[in-house]
Amino acid sequence: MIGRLFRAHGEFCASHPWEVIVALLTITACMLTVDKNNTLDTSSGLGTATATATGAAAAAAAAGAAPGTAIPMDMPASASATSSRHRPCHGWSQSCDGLEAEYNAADVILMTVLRCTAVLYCYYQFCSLNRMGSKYVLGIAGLFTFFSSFIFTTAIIKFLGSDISDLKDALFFLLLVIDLSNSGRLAQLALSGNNQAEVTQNIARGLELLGPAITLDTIVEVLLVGVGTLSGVQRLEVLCMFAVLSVLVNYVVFMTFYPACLSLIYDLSRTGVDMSVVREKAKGSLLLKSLTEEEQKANPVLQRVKLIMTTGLMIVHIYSRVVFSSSDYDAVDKTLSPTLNLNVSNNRTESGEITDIIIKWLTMSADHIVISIVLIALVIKFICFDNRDPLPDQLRPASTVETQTTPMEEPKSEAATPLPVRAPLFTIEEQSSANASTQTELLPQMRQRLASQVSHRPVRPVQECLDILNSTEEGNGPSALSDDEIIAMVQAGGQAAVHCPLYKIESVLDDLERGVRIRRRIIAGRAKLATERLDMLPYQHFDYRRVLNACCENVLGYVPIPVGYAGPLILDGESYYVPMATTEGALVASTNRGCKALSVTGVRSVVEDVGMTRAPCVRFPSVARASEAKLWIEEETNYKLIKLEFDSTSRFGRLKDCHIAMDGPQLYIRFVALTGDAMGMNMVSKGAEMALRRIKRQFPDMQIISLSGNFCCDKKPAAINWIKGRGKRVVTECTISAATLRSVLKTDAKTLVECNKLKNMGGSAMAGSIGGNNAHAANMVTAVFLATGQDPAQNVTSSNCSTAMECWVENNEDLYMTCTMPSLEVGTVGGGTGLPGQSACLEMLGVRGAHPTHPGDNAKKLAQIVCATVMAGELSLMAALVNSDLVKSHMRHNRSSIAVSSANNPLNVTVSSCSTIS
Ligand SMILES: CC(C)(COP(=O)([O-])OP(=O)([O-])OC[C@H]1O[C@@H](n2cnc3c(N)ncnc32)[C@H](O)[C@@H]1OP(=O)([O-])[O-])[C@@H](O)C(=O)NCCC(=O)NCCSC(=O)C[C@@](C)(O)CC(=O)[O-]
Ligand SMILES: NC(=O)C1=CN([C@@H]2O[C@H](COP(=O)(O)OP(=O)(O)OC[C@H]3O[C@@H](n4cnc5c(N)ncnc54)[C@H](OP(=O)(O)O)[C@@H]3O)[C@@H](O)[C@H]2O)C=CC1
Repeated sequence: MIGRLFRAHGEFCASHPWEVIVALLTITACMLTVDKNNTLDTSSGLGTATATATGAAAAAAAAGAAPGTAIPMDMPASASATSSRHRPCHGWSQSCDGLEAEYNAADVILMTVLRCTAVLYCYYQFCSLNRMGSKYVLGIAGLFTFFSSFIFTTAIIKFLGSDISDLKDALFFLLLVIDLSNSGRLAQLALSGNNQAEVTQNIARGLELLGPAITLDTIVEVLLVGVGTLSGVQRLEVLCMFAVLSVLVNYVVFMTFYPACLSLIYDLSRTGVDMSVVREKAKGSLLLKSLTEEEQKANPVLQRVKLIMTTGLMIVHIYSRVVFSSSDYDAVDKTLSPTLNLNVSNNRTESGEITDIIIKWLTMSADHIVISIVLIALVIKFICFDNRDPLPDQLRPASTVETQTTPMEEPKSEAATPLPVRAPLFTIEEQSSANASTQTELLPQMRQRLASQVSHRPVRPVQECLDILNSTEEGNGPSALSDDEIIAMVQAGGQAAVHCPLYKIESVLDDLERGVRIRRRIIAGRAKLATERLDMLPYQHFDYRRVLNACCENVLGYVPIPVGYAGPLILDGESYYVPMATTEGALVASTNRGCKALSVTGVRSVVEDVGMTRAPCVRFPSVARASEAKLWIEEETNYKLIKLEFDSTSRFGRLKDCHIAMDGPQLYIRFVALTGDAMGMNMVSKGAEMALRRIKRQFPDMQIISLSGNFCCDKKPAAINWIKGRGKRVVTECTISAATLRSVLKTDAKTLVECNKLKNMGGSAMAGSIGGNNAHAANMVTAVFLATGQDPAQNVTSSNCSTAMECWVENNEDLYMTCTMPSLEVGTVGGGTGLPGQSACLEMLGVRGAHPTHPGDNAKKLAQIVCATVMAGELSLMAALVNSDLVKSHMRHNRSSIAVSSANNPLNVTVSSCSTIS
């Protein structure tokens, strides 16, 4: 409830920053300009000086007023103010007369110690915060808090009529009460917002978390320090009054002016400074972590103690100030009135006052010298010795810094960071949250440490290792064995190899990455390769759970392939950015150019789910028996029986057709099935197996030669797929204007049509190609297949494509183009589609996983995208060919001076450059 109030307040301050700032500044200006003389005169005149005096007590309470110089409340303020013996006496060099001399030496020493303590404390806070957060944030927090508190304290002191020497005392108290860690937290929280709304919410959240605790702290501090004002010792009372004043000013500034200013920083940074680096730093800082944790609640025991203290102190104050007000009136008055009376406007002229002020500030007394020395020493220490992390480092992008720190070093440096002395709210929680945040990283680290411990042990006998491996007792198991011991078991053969075969090592160890690491060592050894030779094959940071029993066996690592994009590709009114994994430079560039040309009018497409096929080869004792079986299967009721069996194997696989070819006594039964969003080879194979069982029940003399009889036909060039289709059949069409042909492709329709006829039709016919009357469909098919986790070997059938070009009948200048691909074998579930990178690429196209309502629609959409991408690549390459750009572009994009070293030229042959050829 209280938190919500603070949140609302914080939200108000952050969303109305200018109003809050202007209001506070107006009040400050009023305080600075108010005529104290009149106020006091009026007050005294009215005989209500008590109220004014009480309020004024804070200021300077006769910083120089001698003890015991009680001034009656009804005494005119000016009267006392003019008394020279009440002038404050600072510094050892100054002579003090009258009563001041009695306490002068002690006073000076006390004040010097106090000031030095304040400076040292302030320095310590800076250093602690500096280690925990960004210097930038620290700067903002520190400067704003000090500066604003200073301004407001000055205003109040001026308002209360104190003189400038009192301000010096008040300022040092200010240093002692300011807690920079809270300001730092709020600044970091505010700066971690990415937009104004987030900044406002963050500030509100910050005040919700910090507000109640800070308020309670402030009340306790005020009441506690306020007790000093009842001490009867005049100097102590005055100092305590300063402290109370400082605490209150600091609180008001923190709750109003500071959040308002923070919320403005984002606004201002949009037009000026780039805050992204600061934001990143703020997000990652330790201070922020301590604040954003939901469970960060103040210690309830501490809270209760504070509440009890507050109540107790309240009673003390009421008791002292109200109950005994009449009897002790003088004592209280003693504390409050001299301050006011001493310092309210006197008879001095304005110019005299200014001169006086300047002289006071410039006078270098002994205590000034001490404090100046301390200050200079600390500044030098901070700049030269503490500040090893220079500002450019601070502003360097977070990622750069991160790469320089090893994961093992990071927690060490965090752990080594001493917590600030005055961090009352989050100290315990900070540590626990830091622990919690590293929990996830701890497991691999612990494993590593454990592994490094066991790795230093000499290798134990194989039998002992086997026992440890198979033992279920705590402390045993694979993690108790070193890598060398595992390798020894694998190499030992016999019983050990049965328990720990190399190809199952990940499962045996129950640590996939460790399994891969050990396998690499063993294979490097067996292949007589230095282990470093495998270093370039990455294996770490890969989710092998998605590989195991799904994508690959005997894993040694993974081969990264660059992924580019082509697009936007406008297809059936929608825009796509197509991911392409390839190592052929110029391919993506070419496809991208094609997309640009096609997307002016956009590509239209039609798709048909032909179905995935599996065609077992079965043999009968005679041709007659084979023929009988063929007729039986083709008969409708029998087909339904077979379909029933087939369909029972999957929720999505549905037998669609059965196409039978006879060759002697052999039958090739081509089962065609719809397979939803899966490419479907496993599904259709599973169904075909079940269907064969049903046929065999009818024809027990049938011999199953092979589940795959190559009539399917999978992963081999075959006319059947070209003719009857396999997977998805897609046809795309597009009309490209003459202007686009000219500007994007630097050619015209007639040239392209001519080339397409002679190359893609005539040339392919001459080559005896089936399904190959295209320029390079396999290029785009394979690149998209690799990026989206398709079976790469199915590029053989999937690349069947007929590219056709005509001059557009209506004007004979535009180009009408189609691509027909009858056998695109694609899926969005199963196989490699579930691997992280591949599924991200499918996500880019909006077709990841199973379609939520219409199983199969995602796979069909992917097929359409593949065909349209092929069309883009076809168009661009054809244009490059007619322009004789092919070699030129490949020399530019496809032959790196790093990959192909010119230094290695044993034949010393000079070759013609691209430009010389053309
Ligand atoms: C899978 C096997 C090898 C099992 O074969 P299995 O005989 O049951 O296995 P085993 O446990 O008896 O082990 C025999 C050996 O296989 C190896 N082996 C066994 N398991 C593993 C493993 N996990 N990782 C690595 N190696 C393994 C290993 O070398 C082992 O020897 P050991 O080391 O134990 O003395 C066998 O059933 C097989 O070869 N199946 C064929 C799978 C295949 O070739 N798939 C290709 C895809 S199909 C396709 O895409 C094209 C298609 C089919 O459509 C084309 C067409 O139309 O024909
Ligand atoms: N076996 C072979 O002869 C060959 C295998 N392959 C390999 O086969 C793999 C692909 O086989 P494939 O059958 O496509 O995939 P899977 O073997 O992964 O089968 C697809 C799985 O996804 C489930 N599923 C969930 N939602 C859907 C949905 N909306 N549509 C379709 N299925 C869904 C299916 O359920 P349910 O269990 O109900 O069917 C099935 O279990 C590839 O790795 C490929 O390389 C390649 C060539 C030949």
